[in-house]
Amino acid sequence: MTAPVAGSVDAGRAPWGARLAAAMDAAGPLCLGIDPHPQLLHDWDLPDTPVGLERFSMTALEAAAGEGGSSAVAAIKPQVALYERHGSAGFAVLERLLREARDEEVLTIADAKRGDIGSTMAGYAEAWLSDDSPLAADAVTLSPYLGYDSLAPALELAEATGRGVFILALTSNPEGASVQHTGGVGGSVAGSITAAAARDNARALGFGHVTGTNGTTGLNGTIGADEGSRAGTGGGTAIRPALGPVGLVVGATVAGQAERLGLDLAGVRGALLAPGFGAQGASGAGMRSGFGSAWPSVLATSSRAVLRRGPSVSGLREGIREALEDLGR
Ligand SMILES: O=C(O)c1cc(=O)[nH]c(=O)n1[C@@H]1O[C@H](COP(=O)(O)O)[C@@H](O)[C@H]1O
Repeated sequence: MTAPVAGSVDAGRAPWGARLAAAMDAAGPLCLGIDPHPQLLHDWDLPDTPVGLERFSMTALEAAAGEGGSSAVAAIKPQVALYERHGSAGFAVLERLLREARDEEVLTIADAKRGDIGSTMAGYAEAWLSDDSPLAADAVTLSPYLGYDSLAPALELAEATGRGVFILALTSNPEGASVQHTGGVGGSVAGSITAAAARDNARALGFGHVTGTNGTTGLNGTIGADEGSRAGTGGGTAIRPALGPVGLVVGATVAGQAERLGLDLAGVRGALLAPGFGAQGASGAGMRSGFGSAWPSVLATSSRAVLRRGPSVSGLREGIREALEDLGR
């Protein structure tokens, strides 16, 4: 008998963590960021208009969707800001991109970085995570600046619909340290966010959970071979734990600082979205050493470094192949 998937949902879709893990096993630990910067549109000989935006987006999706029915990447991450700057026509292009990615069975992470008081948060949750929304994605990035618990409407809807969230914990930009490395439970805001995500994933996955007095986390379940999957992506013999619906954003450029701040990233049992790979200077080797035992849960994301290889689909696919090689795939 097949055991039910922990945290299974009633939306006819497997939980996000299981879907993402399967995609990472199949394609490797890479997400293609779709960031239609004006400069990139220009470099691709496209106008900085909704027409150019659409051409850019569909070309990037074609590269990501791969050939022969198997995706070239585990997910795509459209940068919402760069659609929003085109107003309603830009949002229409984003809707088409999300819809066509779903048809191509490419997972989508809307990089919207939303966060607000709970009652307003419910609106953002509906926009990005409900089955009926034209902007529905498989996951969305969230900002916890109004307090982790204010994000509850999004976390609840994500879990109920087999979707996920990625909450900013340690961001890739140098300015992030002034907020994230100080204060909070266990000495840093990033530590508070990490502990809260571990708590929520343990509950969603059906594991017991204990929180130490200094805000560090531990799980009173043991990691068994049937609970996660072996990561065949340069993670050596490391086992990827089952992934819950709450992922964290941990910049590839700052992953090494997690240990110094006392963050138990492996104990989060959620995917770790790692921007900063490529254009911001992080390499596969640097990420593997920075993330340490959490490496099997890392989804590296690269936008400009791959997109600069366009406008041809073959050029983009070559960029994807090189990025995966750097990640040990
Ligand atoms: O949430 C994100 O994706 C994100 C968080 C972070 O800490 N740093 C970061 O660069 N990002 C996003 O990741 C993408 C990085 O793009 P490239 O530097 O071109 O690969 C951009 O869309 C950023 O907004």
